[in-house]
Amino acid sequence: MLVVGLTGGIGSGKSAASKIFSELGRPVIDADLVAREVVEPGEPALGKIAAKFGADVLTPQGELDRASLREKVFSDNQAREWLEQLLHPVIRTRIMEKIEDYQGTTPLVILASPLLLETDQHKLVDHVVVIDVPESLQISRTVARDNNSEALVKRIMDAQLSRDERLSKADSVLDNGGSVESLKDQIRLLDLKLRELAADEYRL
Ligand SMILES: CC(C)(COP(=O)(O)OP(=O)(O)OC[C@H]1O[C@@H](n2cnc3c(N)ncnc32)[C@H](O)[C@@H]1O)[C@@H](O)C(=O)NCCC(=O)NCCS
Ligand SMILES: Nc1ncnc2c1ncn2[C@@H]1O[C@H](COP(=O)(O)OP(=O)(O)OP(=O)(O)O)[C@@H](O)[C@H]1O
Repeated sequence: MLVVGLTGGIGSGKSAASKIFSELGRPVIDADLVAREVVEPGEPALGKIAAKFGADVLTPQGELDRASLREKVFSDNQAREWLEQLLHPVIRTRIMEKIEDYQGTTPLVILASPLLLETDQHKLVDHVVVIDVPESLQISRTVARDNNSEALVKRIMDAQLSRDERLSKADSVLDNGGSVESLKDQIRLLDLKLRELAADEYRL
C-alpha cells in the first residue's frame, strides 16, 4: 500500500483536497481529526492539559475549550512546545494504527496533516504532496473561514514551515491559488500518477 502525505500550511486547502480524494474513493486519515480524538473526555492527555493550563481550558461540560487553548499556545512558544511534546507522540501512534488498519484493503491511503514535515510523521509516508497557495491567500481564506484574527493566523503560520521550505520537500505540488474546479482537475491527474506508483510498489 502506498501512503501519501498531503500537507500545506493553515488554510491552504488540505480539507478541500481531502474531500476531493475521498470522492475519488481514496481513504483519508486526517491528522487534525486524530488530534481531536486524543483530547476527548476520558483521554489521559485531556487531564494533563487541564492540570497544566487550569480549568479555563475546559468547557462547563468538561470538554477541551479549543479557542481558549489556541489563544494560549499561539502566544507562548513554550506552552505550544509543551503541548506538542504531549500530543505529537500520541497522535503519531494513532495515525500508525489507522494506516495499519488499511493494509491490504486499498492500494493507496492519504494522510492529510498540517505538520507532516514539521514532525516525524513524514517518515510514515512514501510520497509527499504539498498543497500550495500564496501566504496572503492562506490568511484571507482562514480569516474568512474561522473566527480568528489576522494576527492569530500569522502567529500560527510562524509556528509552521515557510512556504519555500515546504515546497522544497514536495514530491508533487497542488496549486490551490485558483478555483476548486482547478484543484479537482489537478487531483484527478495526480490520483492517476499515485495509482501508477502504488501499482509499481505492488510489482516490486
Ligand atoms: C491548539 C488547538 C487546541 C487549537 O484548536 P483549533 O480547533 O483552533 O484548531 P485545529 O486543531 O482545527 O487546527 C487548525 C490548524 O491550526 C494549525 N495548527 C494546529 N496545531 C498546530 C501546531 N502545534 N503548530 C502549528 N500549527 C498548528 C494547523 O494548520 C491546523 O490545521 C489545536 O490546534 C491543538 O491541539 N494543537 C496541538 C496538536 C497539533 O499539533 N495538531 C496539529 C495536527 S498534528
Ligand atoms: N480553491 C479554492 N477557492 C476558494 N476557496 C477555497 C479554495 N480551497 C479552499 N478554499 C476555502 O478556504 C478555506 C481553507 O481551506 P481548507 O479548510 O480546506 O484548508 P486547510 O488546509 O484544511 O486548513 P487548516 O490547516 O486550518 O485545517 C476554507 O474555507 C475553504 O472552503
